Amino acid sequence: MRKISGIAASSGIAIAKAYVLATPDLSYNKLQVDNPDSEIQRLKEALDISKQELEKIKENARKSLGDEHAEIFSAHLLVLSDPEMIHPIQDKIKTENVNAEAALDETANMFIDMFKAMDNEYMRERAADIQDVTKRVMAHLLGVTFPDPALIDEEVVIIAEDLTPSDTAQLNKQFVKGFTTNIGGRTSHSAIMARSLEIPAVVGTKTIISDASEGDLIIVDGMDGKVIINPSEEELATYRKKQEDFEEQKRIWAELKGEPTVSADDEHVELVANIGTPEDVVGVINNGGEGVGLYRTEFLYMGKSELPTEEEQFQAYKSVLEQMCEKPVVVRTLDIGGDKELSYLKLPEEMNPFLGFRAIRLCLEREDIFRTQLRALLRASTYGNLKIMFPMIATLDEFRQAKALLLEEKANLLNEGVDVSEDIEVGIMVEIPSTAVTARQFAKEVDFFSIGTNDLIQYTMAADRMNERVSYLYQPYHPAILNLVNNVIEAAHAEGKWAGMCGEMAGDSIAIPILLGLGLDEFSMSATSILPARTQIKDLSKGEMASYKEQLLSMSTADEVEAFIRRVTKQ
Ligand SMILES: C=C(OP(=O)(O)O)C(=O)O
Ligand SMILES: [Mg+2]
Repeated sequence: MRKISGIAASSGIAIAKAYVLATPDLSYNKLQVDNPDSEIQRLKEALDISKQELEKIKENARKSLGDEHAEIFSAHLLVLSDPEMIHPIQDKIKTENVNAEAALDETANMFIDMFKAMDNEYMRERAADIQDVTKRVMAHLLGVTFPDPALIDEEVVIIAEDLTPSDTAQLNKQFVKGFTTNIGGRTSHSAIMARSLEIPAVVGTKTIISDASEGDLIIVDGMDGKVIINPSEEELATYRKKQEDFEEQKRIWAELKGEPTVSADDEHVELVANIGTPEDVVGVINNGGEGVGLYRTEFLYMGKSELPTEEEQFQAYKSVLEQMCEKPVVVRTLDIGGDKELSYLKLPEEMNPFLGFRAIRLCLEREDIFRTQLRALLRASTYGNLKIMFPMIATLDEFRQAKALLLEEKANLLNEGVDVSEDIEVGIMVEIPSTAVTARQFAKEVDFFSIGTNDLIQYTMAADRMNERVSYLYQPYHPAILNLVNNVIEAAHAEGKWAGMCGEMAGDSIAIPILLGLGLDEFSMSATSILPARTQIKDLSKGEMASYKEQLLSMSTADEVEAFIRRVTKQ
């Protein structure tokens, strides 16, 4: 038995066998062979099995993510059946008497280099397809396992260095009981996805990849951030009990499902949810969410081979609005960049991607992408209570430009005879310190603020939200953060606007009493945090918390703030 610690990323207890998700070692030796025919046969077998796997993955992706997402696998299948690709490999084996691995690798590389050099986006994408599929064929030639999260069909806990958002999007909740990674923090996207999938997760363990092996029995404790490898009988029994207790706790929370969120002194706040896809709305409703405070639209753009069309986006937005039946839905426009890449956009590599060309910066330059999204949103606006917000706003000028494009597209649609709602609120994410500091100036022009603490903390403390080595600096309760948050809320209220928070801090049990006292109007969090937060707020007095405001804002350290809150709220 071995116990390691990491960062608790998504609540619950998972107990299942380890499934290691890592790219295997695909190195090989180039060999001269006496019997090229048997090499050609080996190649054929590796190609056949790869095709069968891809067919299965494609079918799974179609069922869980829709036709568009499945298309990427059709492109991969085409590569494996393309004689222009396969014949040169066979010829190489015959004429040069080399093994299948060398013939595959050298031929594939020749095509990849050729396509990459072309000044044509379509051909560059084909290079990426070839790269992807040859890895799979190579793994079969070498007899090593090539992990496929989409093919998992038994209960497992996934072990990985990190999970990309598209890896996470492929996970089937029925079989993936939990996951644990070497890197990442509570606000890395894999952690956020885990919470929206309601899968227990522990991230940032630093060593799980080397500590655990395929098939080990793993316990993931997503509450305390612990991972146990091959537990003793006693430990297993303890965790089975903890698992049952958690289920019981969930039943108690569920009693407040249909209730509004009201504090002990009768003050109402809104508890809404963060979502990534229209499918997540079910979780929002099941967890008693009073709306959607952040719809991260990036997922519409990821795991595909091209940009989503206006119609495709319109259908997604409409579906969310309709399912939420007139409850507020805040949709954030595309926030790509940083750790969220789009393979088909081919953006140049940057030294500091989190400080680089991303989100609204990219949208204001690539107006074609932005206008398509704005049109889709405006068209969907008549199906519910839509609010639009722009991410990563650093200057008022960016907000004005983005809003001007929105108004232009609205006018275009009205000219085309398309109905558009007349009362769409337009707000911004406050996740850059400059914006938090100058919130007063913004408040005159925006309809609302939503504080994105995941980024606001990393930019204020200069501590990468994904880097566990500097996670000690990632301090939500730091007085610097509290003062910025307070500044934003006061600025909003001074202009009669509302202020929400959609960073992970909004669902944190130490932060909730502070934010309640600062007067935050809307708390947007993972759907699974809503009922525990409603239960907590029911016992808190907003007036009492507000009376601590000045004291909290003038404290010197995050620890001091935390100790104070623990004491006054008996946590
Ligand atoms: C909600 C936020 O956005 P994201 O986590 O998608 O960067 C944030 O930065 O707090
Ligand atoms: Mg952000």
